[in-house]
Amino acid sequence: MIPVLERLERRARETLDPVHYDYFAGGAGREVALAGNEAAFRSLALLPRVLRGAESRDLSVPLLGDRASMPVLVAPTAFHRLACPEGELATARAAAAAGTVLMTGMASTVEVSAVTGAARAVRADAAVWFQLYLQPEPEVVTALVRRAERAGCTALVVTVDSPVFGRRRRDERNGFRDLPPGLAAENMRDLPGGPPGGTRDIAMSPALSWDDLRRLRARTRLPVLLKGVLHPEDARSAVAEGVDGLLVSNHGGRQLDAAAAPIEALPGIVAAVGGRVPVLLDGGVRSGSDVAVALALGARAVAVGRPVVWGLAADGEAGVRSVLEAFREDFDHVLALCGGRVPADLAADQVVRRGAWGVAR
Ligand SMILES: Cc1cc2nc3c(=O)[nH]c(=O)nc-3n(C[C@H](O)[C@H](O)[C@H](O)COP(=O)(O)O)c2cc1C
Ligand SMILES: CC(C)CC(=O)C(=O)O
Repeated sequence: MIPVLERLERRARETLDPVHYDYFAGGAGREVALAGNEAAFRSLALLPRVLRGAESRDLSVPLLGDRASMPVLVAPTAFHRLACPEGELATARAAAAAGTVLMTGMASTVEVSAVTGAARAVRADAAVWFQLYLQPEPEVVTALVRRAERAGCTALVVTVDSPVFGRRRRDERNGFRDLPPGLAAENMRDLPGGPPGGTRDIAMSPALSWDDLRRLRARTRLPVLLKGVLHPEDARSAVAEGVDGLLVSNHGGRQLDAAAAPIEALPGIVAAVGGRVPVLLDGGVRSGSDVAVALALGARAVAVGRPVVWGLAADGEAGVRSVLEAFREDFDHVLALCGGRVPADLAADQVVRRGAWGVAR
């Protein structure tokens, strides 16, 4: 882990209400998937290339019509005002200042138009994507999509790894169920069927199918990224359905505790997709070399969840900036050490399993 991230996490742990710390930090079940996400990166190593004449690095990557200044994005995480009074406004400013994509969540404690407004006040072309869970009622989905479109979001991130809510033992033990008074999931306010002026609960439904995704896509011109895919067949189906990108993820180990680490699932997905749409990854990315391994194995970019929350809790907007700049600097350094000039220079033949005999292909 990058030392700055360790320091910020420590500070966040000291600052946050322990119940909220556990909510952010925790995973499902025995937290095998949570631990496995980072462990899987540690089991992989890089074969640097040499004498490549790779001066003047450029870390930027194209993504669904946007361009990120580096291949490290902000993953959608809920309830930022539990971490810092400004909440998602601070995160949005920091992501915009870093020139990277913010995936803002349906479970944001600041309404999405205020989030995009904060980002665009820093950078006029700041890219903000809206993450949503498909809701069983079509009119609720439409209202959420319109809200994201009106706010100027440039893509939708549809999370599909949550047919039911994961069992978070820390939250069960702590009795953490609701946001404290004064905080709410503001994007869920004033939705069809909800209490006037109040918020609806976010529903998770195992009944959702590709039909629901088709209905969503028929309702919007925004590109759609499917978040939470681990199986190559699902990746194939998603591409056949016309989705614009995939985010390989196990929800930071918060849903299925037996889920494979995203970095283990990535090669299968990349092979299934065959370059037809960009593949992104999140889960356990904690250093520039983790970023490099994911990119070498075919990811266009990665996203980070908890590190951003720790930055936010430790030092608000400045803390999130520190996190993103630490990733930029560390990835830039690793790319240089690997003989790369641009992210796409990293190739799959540069990744080996630690402890395994063999030679590079
Ligand atoms: C506190 C917390 C809240 C999250 N909330 C959401 C959410 O509302 N929607 C979603 O799609 N993913 C959510 N995630 C999952 C993240 O988008 C992402 O997949 C995960 O955090 C990546 O793993 P990392 O934390 O190891 O970087 C959440 C993760 C955390 C830690
Ligand atoms: C509000 C929740 C649905 C947020 C979430 O996805 C999570 O805590 O992992």
